[in-house]
Amino acid sequence: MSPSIPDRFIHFPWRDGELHAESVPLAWLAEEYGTPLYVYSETALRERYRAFDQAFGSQPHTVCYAVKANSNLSVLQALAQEGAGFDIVSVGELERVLAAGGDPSRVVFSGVAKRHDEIARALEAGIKSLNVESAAELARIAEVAQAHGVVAPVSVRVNPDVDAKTHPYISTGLKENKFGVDIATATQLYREAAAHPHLQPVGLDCHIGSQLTELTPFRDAVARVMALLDTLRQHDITLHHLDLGGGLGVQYRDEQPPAIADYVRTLVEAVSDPNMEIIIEPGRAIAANAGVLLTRVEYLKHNEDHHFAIVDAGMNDLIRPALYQAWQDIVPVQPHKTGTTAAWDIVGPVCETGDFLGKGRELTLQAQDLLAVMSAGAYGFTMASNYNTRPRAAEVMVKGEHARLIRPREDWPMLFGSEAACLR
Ligand SMILES: Cc1ncc(COP(=O)(O)O)c(C=O)c1O
Ligand SMILES: N[C@@H](CCCC[NH3+])C(=O)O
Repeated sequence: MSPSIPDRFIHFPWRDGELHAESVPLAWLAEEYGTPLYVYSETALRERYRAFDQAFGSQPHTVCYAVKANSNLSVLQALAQEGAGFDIVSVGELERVLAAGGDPSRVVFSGVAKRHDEIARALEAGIKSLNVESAAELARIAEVAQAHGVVAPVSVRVNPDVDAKTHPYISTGLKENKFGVDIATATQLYREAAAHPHLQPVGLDCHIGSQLTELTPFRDAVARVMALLDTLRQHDITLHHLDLGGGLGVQYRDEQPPAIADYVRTLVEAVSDPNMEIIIEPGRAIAANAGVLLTRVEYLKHNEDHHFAIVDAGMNDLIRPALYQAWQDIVPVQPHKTGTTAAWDIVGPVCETGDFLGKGRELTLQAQDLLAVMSAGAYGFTMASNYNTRPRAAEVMVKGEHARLIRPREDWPMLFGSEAACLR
């Protein structure tokens, strides 16, 4: 009998005793493309996007997918076909969106360190809004816009100083975080922007953190930005949109994040203005449970009372467990009854003690078993590196019974070819 699979993995079903991506056996994909391998479900990505989009009903809105969660061109293309907007944090992400057929007029640009060239390219492409994170940045945007003879659409990112109750590394809306400006500074920046011939204030922006599992911090943040909108109106500054950022959490283990529809309803009610365009920037909630990382057990090893399953994916492929002590489910793709049942530490090949994917997992394992690290569609491949001169994994997209390679595994020329050409 196949193990039961929770609802969130509905597009990674058990069939004939083995785990699939939609209708394609994961074991077949591993044979075909090798491991480690990222596998995404196109149906899952599209469904999650639609759930956000449809939840808004008649409220004007733009769902700007946060590209940093998973920036594969084919992922972006699928979402662009759905009509998504995009939240970017670099010119590289902008170029990806454009290459994937994304609409620049639905792109918002976040990030604390936008360079001159990045601002210039965003203005040239005609994006919807540059989300400004400091007074110095606003001045730079004005300068670049003036030099190019254009008017830059800007929103100020407000740091509402609310506790998002998430891991400290991914909380962004507290006053000790580097993001955004406080509410008093924001008022001043809007007044400067409104008076500048090359700046046009179009929206108000905030983002309080990632992997949020409660609605209260969102409500608190909206209340604070709504108060600021009122103040701005008194200064005759009327804004067209309210960008409430991303951050809706997903279930990795036993978290109980709000449903997408409840989250959106909460925002719409808190804004309470049927004419205001609401922008959201979800990344994880669209992509995380639309992907898995496949890895093969190279060796089993027993030290004292520790059992190690040494696999071919490491922290360079998936850094979340090492960086945030994040827990992601690890499932044998073709479970069997023979093998050693133990509490396994699933560790990678990288020369760091922090190189683990999971610890103390009760599993029955043999060498060469194939494992799926679940919920790996967001902040998996995009945070991968070449540490230990390891090539980054290939990525595959599955839709129904079809699978296609959407990024080949890095080969040695890709890894150091251009660098070798610099040798004397
Ligand atoms: C400005 C901004 N928008 C959107 C996101 C996406 O967050 P999440 O993937 O949690 O939805 C982030 C990441 O935290 C962010 O910094
Ligand atoms: N990379 C983080 C989320 C960062 C959100 C970006 N602001 C994670 O994997 O949980």
